[in-house]
Amino acid sequence: MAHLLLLEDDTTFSKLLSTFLGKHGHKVQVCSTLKDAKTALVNSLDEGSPFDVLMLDYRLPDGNSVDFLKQVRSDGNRTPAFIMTSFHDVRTAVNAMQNGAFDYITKPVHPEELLMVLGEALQKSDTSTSIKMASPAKGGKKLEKQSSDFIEGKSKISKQLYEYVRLVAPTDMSVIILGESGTGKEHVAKSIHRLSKRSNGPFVAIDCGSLSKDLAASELFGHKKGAFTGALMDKIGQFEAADGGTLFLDEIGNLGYDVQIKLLRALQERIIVPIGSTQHVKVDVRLIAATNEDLMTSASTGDFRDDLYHRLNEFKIEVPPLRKRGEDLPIFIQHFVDKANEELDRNVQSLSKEVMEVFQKYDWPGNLRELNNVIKRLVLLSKEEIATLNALPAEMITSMEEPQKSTGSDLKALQETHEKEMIEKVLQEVRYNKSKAAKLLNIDRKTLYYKIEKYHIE
Ligand SMILES: Nc1ncnc2c1ncn2[C@@H]1O[C@H](COP(=O)(O)OP(=O)(O)OP(=O)(O)O)[C@@H](O)[C@H]1O
Repeated sequence: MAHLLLLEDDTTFSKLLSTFLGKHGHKVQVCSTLKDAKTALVNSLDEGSPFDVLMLDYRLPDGNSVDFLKQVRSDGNRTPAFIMTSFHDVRTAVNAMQNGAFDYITKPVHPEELLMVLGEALQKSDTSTSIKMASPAKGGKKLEKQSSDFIEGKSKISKQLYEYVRLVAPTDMSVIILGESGTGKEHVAKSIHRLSKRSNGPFVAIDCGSLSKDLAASELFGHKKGAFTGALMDKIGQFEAADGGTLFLDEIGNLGYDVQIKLLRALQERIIVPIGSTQHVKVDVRLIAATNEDLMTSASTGDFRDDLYHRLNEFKIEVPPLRKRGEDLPIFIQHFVDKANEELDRNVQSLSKEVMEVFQKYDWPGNLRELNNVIKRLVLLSKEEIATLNALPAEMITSMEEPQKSTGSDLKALQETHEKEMIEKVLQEVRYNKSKAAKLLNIDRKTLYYKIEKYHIE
């Protein structure tokens, strides 16, 4: 049984979800505002019964859950969290991944999909750090031979990407990996490690987006017992854990200024000093950093140290967004379908022509992660061998349609403009409680979600 926090302001929906999850043996606490959720988090810790997973609706009456999650993470809480969002907000949900969300699912939430994502979240005991001993590299072999979970793609841009990976891997250079969320930056970092001389050593990945400002230094460099309140015993930092291997710092732009100074010193002198200690510890670590923001701009505005940026930027690799990987798309689709078939015990052999058309037209703001998620859902909902449009989120299909433009004499467009204004007005009145809005507008919730998406209502 897991202890779950469900943050959802739509009471009908939250009741439905908590009953469903309760039937699956979970204990669910429902909160409808960020304020209540903050209190629930504190109480759960005080009572010694912390939550195992946070399930967060994106829009709440008193704010959005991405800002909430940012705060939770900076308070040092690393409970796995996922965001539930309308398809309309997918881009925002994708950004939530940089603030410590483990995943997102699009509404309307399908029960089986929810259980699947929940199961994955429960397996994540710690979302911020993972230490993996990589298998030894074999010179010249294709990367996917060493890790069947990953493929390289055949487009020109992908070939160039992996050419750079092979080029820099055997050196000991620091690498900065740039790319939008979900493009596969961590995978590229692992590939560099696997093909390096350090491949028998550890690969330690840290998500700097989910480290609290206060604890980031201790997480990286370790601490001595009593160094600060809560430091009950000596702790080894991730730099030491990665000794002899590779340290991957994801979302490095999130590190505070004082930690950046310590990091620079560690890179230059290959020495770290745990918090509260006077002892210098020698470390032999290769650093790979990833970011999806323009660190050079952050460096020029002073948010990111210029000297650290240049120290890290010995080699730069840009991972292309999925929409620019052209002929790779069908290859990735096939790969994710095979993976989902295996994981979910399904037998989807192909996607219908219409589904392929939608996939080709869509711009995939969440990149490979989004493609993987959409395909998992598609496979989960397809009982037949050919997956059809029915198994795609309706909003994904409607998002392809251009919004109607009002021309003044076009009656339909005028009606739609009026309808959009009315929906916006009612949503504001009920502080974005969609159940209440749907009731007042005399439509069902599904239709409301559809119209919010159609009219691009923020
Ligand atoms: N080459 C690949 N082949 C197959 N799957 C991939 C590949 N690259 C990435 N993925 C999948 O895409 C998802 C996102 O990958 P990854 O976490 O590496 O992206 P990221 O750019 O580091 O994301 P973020 O910016 O959110 O940290 C993962 O589910 C991963 O398994």
